[in-house]
Amino acid sequence: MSNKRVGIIGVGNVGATLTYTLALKDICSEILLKDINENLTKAMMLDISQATFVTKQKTKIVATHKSEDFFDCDIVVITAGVPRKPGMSRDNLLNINANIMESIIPDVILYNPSAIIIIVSNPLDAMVYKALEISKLPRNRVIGMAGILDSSRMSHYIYEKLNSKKDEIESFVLGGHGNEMVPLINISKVLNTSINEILSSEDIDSIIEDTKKGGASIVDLLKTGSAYFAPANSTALMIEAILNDTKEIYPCSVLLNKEYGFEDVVAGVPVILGRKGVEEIVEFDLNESQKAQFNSSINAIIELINVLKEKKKKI
Ligand SMILES: NC(=O)c1ccc[n+]([C@@H]2O[C@H](COP(=O)([O-])OP(=O)(O)OC[C@H]3O[C@@H](n4cnc5c(N)ncnc54)[C@H](O)[C@@H]3O)[C@@H](O)[C@H]2O)c1
Ligand SMILES: O=C(O)C[C@H](O)C(=O)O
Repeated sequence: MSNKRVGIIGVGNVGATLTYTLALKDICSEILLKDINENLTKAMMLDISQATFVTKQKTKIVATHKSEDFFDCDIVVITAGVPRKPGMSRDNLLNINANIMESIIPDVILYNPSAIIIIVSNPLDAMVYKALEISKLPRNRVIGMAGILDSSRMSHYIYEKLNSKKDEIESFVLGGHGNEMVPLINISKVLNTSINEILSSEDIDSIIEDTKKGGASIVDLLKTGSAYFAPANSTALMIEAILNDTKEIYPCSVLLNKEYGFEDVVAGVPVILGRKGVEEIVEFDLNESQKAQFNSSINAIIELINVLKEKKKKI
């Protein structure tokens, strides 16, 4: 493990779980934590550091409070923000979490000039757009986490139908991290066979519905907030790909510049992740139905981006 530093802003459910997941993987030398709740930051640092003495991981975990102490990270993950509660959509968090982005990002950029920024806060695609606008970083360095999570949810629902081995299932979900996300049925596979060929259309429809509602169904059960284990593990996978320059293809949210026929909008697409962040956007050949679904997903994201633009004009 060489000298690699990951910073996490927001040490609530996702941030703390991500810290623990990363510490167990031992893939960075240091994890810096920051949250407006200083007691929580210190408690998480102590608990997770002590947990990793049990199994002898080396990653150092540091609680910081001042912006200048949160510096020189290779990757900064932003999970700071408000989660939704039952009855809310992710879009209801637009204004509150956009304001939090505005309060955090300038200092992140000032003290972490080379960092790649991973956004987790919701509504995800709009928050990536907001972070790009505030940071003025190139699009390869501001990336949203959602597609890996949504794909893992789809795999879970395929697994429930087929009861095949977990590691035999591969799924791929594109588009925005909202109700209009686009599960790609033809390239979601079990042992290299498309699920189209194995499952009935009723089963496929219910997998699509369950995947789209994957986040909401956990919110409804928890009542106090949203999912965090799968989101944290999905973020850890992105961090691993960047730090270890693996060039894996993962669905991530990124600013489009004519890819898939869209520009000036952020959406989940397959990207090659490596040391420079998003090293390439991969263009899958979508069929007509997938293109139509992708278009409506993009329209839903544009609506949110337009709200952000209007708000900016009024300032
Ligand atoms: N992209 C995804 O797939 C995905 C998945 C899960 C959660 N989320 C989103 O991530 C966010 C966090 O979720 P959570 O479950 O960890 O919530 P949480 O409430 O458990 O944690 C959020 C933390 O952010 C902190 N915070 C708020 N404002 C801050 C600021 N200005 N500076 C520093 N810290 C600040 C809070 O003190 C809190 O500890 C939510 O917006 C949620 O919707 C997204
Ligand atoms: O559902 C949420 O609000 C949180 C997150 O986006 C998720 O999909 O788990």
